[in-house]
Amino acid sequence: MTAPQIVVMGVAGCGKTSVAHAISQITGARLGEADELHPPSNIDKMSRGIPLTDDDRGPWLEDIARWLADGAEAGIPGVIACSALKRRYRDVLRSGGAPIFFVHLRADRNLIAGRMNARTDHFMPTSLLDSQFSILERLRPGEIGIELEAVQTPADLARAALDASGLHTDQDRPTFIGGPA
Ligand SMILES: Nc1ncnc2c1ncn2[C@@H]1O[C@H](COP(=O)(O)OP(=O)(O)O)[C@@H](O)[C@H]1O
Ligand SMILES: O=C(O)[C@H](O)[C@@H](O)[C@H](O)[C@H](O)COP(=O)(O)O
Repeated sequence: MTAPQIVVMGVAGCGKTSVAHAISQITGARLGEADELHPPSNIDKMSRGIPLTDDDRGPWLEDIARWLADGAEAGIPGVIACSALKRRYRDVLRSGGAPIFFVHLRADRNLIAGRMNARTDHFMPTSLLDSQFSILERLRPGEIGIELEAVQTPADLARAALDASGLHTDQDRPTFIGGPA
């Protein structure tokens, strides 16, 4: 059985981790955090306020594609928070063969900067937000997913994402049923 996978995407601070966590809470899906798959060199670079390059992101994206494909093949539904800012990055994530539904959380730059400034326990400086927005490519026709304005609570956004995905949860069995897989 191929299990569906959700990638919650968007610029730093848009709420990916919070919404992915809420989706996992509702569905029981395996929760992933792409930041934890970055090599230390990438974390070090971002911590120093230097944007990552495509080359920096290459092996990291391959690792995330593997995480998604392994879950899909093992029949384990998953949800992972991953910036996935460019179309070609999302192509790498899809290349592993996992059926992926993308949830793009969009919000005004000032709103996100405010949230990032209030966050004290994170390596990502707010100064990198402009570079994140400058390379961001929205989902294009043919890409399976949805854009959501990231202004509701994470729980409401999670429910909206699940409604849009066609993935449902069985209240008695907290796992995805149905969906595009
Ligand atoms: N929908 C939301 N409404 C209000 N605050 C939020 C929302 N989503 C996230 N936050 C807060 O904004 C900050 C960034 O959220 P986070 O989930 O870490 O984003 P990301 O994973 O995209 O960097 C956190 O302090 C979080 O508590
Ligand atoms: O591709 C990138 O430039 C990074 O993955 C970046 O987009 C990511 O957002 C950071 O790792 C910060 O982590 P948060 O997204 O959790 O703020």
